[in-house]
Amino acid sequence: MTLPLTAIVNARLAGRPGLYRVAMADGRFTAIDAQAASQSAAADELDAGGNLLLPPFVEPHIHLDAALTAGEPRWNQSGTLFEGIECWGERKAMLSRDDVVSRAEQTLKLFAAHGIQYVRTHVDVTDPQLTALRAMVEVRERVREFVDLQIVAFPQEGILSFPGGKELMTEAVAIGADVIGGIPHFEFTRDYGVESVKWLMDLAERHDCLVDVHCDEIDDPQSRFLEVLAAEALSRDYGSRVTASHTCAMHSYEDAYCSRLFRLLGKSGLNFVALPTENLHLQGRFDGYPKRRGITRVPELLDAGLKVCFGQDSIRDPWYPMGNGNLLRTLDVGLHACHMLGMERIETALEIVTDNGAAALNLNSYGIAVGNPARCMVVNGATPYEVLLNQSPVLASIRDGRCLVQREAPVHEVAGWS
Ligand SMILES: O=c1cc[nH]c(=O)[nH]1
Repeated sequence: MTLPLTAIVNARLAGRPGLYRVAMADGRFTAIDAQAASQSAAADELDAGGNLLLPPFVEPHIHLDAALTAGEPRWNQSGTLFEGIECWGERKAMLSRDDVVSRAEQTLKLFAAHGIQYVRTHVDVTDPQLTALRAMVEVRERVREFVDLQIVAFPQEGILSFPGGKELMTEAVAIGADVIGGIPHFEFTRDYGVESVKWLMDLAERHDCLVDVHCDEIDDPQSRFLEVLAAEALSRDYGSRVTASHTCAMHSYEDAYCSRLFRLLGKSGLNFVALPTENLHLQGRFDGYPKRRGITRVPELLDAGLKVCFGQDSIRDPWYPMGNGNLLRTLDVGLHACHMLGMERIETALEIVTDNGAAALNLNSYGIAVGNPARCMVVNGATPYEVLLNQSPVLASIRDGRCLVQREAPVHEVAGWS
């Protein structure tokens, strides 16, 4: 562990002109002062070099129990969600505590190296032994110094459609899950799907838990569980604590239906997670040409005042064979796929992988402000546009005043080419 820093100098802050000195002590931010000019950094200070200082990246949706299992015991040949669930069902039978701990920690280390300090992982609880869930509760403690980890009790094969599904969800909460999940579009019938949403909301209320539902991860425009989740959240006044992940079917809804839906969404105040790389890969698989993108209506949701964040979903698992831990890659793909490369969108794009993720995770004390834990990162660029153009790994990641990661900006030189 490195010695504590007393300040970061020559930092740019989002939306503010000039350079700043951000002081810290005892793991918290203590002052944020505008600098008249560039300063040299003392031995216990970090020089941000005129780059942006941001709060840490937030990964709002990953399946750590399945990470790094792509191809085991077989590859997903069709590229569908459904074959992914079948392949995972075979791999799930081979899980052990050590296997889960080792792959989850390798993946979290990769995330930490990319400036991610907050992670929400879905963990499959449709396993009578709850092997992955028990292991992940251990991982949450083991990595605490580097990453805050939230665990979702995720019923991959359904709550009503899997034998003992309700009991397993309830046991997962008793063992230590923080968040209640669901998968209504995968339940056997529409009625089961609706009942599962009501049941999981009851469970969350009973245990004072957050909610994050895999909702309508399918191209079927008849998959309308989002309206059920939003209505339940609204009637219980629970919206800011509820997240709808995926909502791919919204890509395929009629505009007339969407216009009615958005009225409810606005009232409910739900949070949204879009998974651009995974949605592009898994959706549109039953289409000829043109093929749908399957990503929810991100700009429209943002314009309606709702919080939308992006997540990676998978790192090399049965659903998606790629992934490198860098949320800037996910953001880049999402901005392209959602027609969000207008300059106004670019200027606020980094909020999608920072502040909006923090809203979905219901984080307190997140952000660069006096009194908050001194958690932040230096990214490569003076503006959001430059950061997106550079696409480089973070230059530094600071947690509670200590540097977790520090690297040089990549240089682009060709020998002999002046
Ligand atoms: O995208 C994903 C990944 C894992 N499980 C799901 O249900 N969906």
